[in-house]
Amino acid sequence: MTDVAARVAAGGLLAGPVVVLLSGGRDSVCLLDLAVRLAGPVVALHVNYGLREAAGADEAHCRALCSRLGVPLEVVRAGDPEGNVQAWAREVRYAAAERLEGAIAVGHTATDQAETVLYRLVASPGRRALLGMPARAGRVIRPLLELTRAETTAYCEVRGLPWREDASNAASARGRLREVLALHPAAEANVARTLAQLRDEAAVLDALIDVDADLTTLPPALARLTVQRIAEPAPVAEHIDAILALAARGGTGHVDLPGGLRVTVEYGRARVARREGAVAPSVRLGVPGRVAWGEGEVSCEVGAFAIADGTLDAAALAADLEVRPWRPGDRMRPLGLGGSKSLQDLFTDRKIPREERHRLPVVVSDGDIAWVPGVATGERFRARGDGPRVRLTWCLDSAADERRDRRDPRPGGRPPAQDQGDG
Ligand SMILES: Nc1ncnc2c1ncn2[C@@H]1O[C@H](COP(=O)(O)OP(=O)(O)OP(=O)(O)O)[C@@H](O)[C@H]1O
Repeated sequence: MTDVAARVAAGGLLAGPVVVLLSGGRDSVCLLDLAVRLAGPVVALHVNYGLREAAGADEAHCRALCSRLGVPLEVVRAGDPEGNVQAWAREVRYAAAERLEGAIAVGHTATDQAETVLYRLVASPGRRALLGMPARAGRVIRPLLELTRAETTAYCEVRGLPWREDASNAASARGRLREVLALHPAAEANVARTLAQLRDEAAVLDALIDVDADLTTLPPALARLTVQRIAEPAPVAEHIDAILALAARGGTGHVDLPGGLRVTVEYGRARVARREGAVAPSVRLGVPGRVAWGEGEVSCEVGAFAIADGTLDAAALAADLEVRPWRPGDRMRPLGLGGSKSLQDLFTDRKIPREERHRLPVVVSDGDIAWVPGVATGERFRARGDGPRVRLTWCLDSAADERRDRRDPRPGGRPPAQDQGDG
């Protein structure tokens, strides 16, 4: 076994049935070959977004490769892009993969990880942004996260596996980030080591948080983390300094957050609540996932990893949404089905494995199920024409998931109890 294959095997992620998301690029080509060698059964999924001129050639490449490796390939043709094209593309491929059996493997490498962290460093404040992509988040696995792009390239060359180059990468932000990484020969390894340290430290710090503490008595680092915990899953990072300044001044005051939330500070203690008259729905978490919300078309993601999002009719939604785990007996009227159906049957139709079902957030509006990510949208909540919309994004938070898994090593984490989505 080559060194690369031995290292990936040692990671233990490539075992059992796997759906490989195959773009045709070197990383996912390398991943597919390793999956064939180490896991099984393997199926590949390629999404033809039809956006680049080379899309047809990419698809043909994936078809030829899969037939050479003896891997069944599913090709999905995407419709017209909506909103942020990257987020839309990601949603399309995960939604397609969710319908297939097995772990969903993507080809992110240590190089992608380093690029992601560098990008987040400049694009969004807060330490969560710097924790990087997790090796496992729900059904999604990243078996190549410890390999550099140089290593996946060498692997493909040695194994005689052709790949497709994405010419648009060089000119993109990604291309520029690559130039930054090229400044140091051990860039990816250094970022990976820093990430591992940050995650360990984050776990220690998280254990120190007391949401009832007087913020003015805490060291600044702990005060910031406390505010973050109190406001989660609201996007609070940009507002923490204002909240702490308010606490330091004493007395009472408030800071408004996007999504209709308000952080009130009273004698050093912060609380978060829905702003009176705010139109955006509030959400409470009931599963080990996160839902973020926005007003109108503004979408807002919280957590390390956006897994699915849905756009619903704001006029049909209650001002307060309950987000809870699935309960036996739950029924809904899914879009396009013309009748009511049990969630259990919908899970079976969508091939959602039993152990994953309790992880899915069920979004309930006035007693009616409005949305279950990756499963269904309620008929009456369908976003219409140009009416007001609410966009919900379900994100897994790597840090929270890892903590939870440490507390409860059972597959799938702890059962759906009164979890309020810790951070
Ligand atoms: N069109 C697609 N169809 C299926 N999966 C895809 C597609 N595009 C990307 N992916 C998956 O998402 C991962 C990350 O996407 P990204 O855009 O970083 O990859 P890429 O540069 O196009 O290709 P690669 O990572 O394979 O070299 C890929 O490794 C692959 O697993």
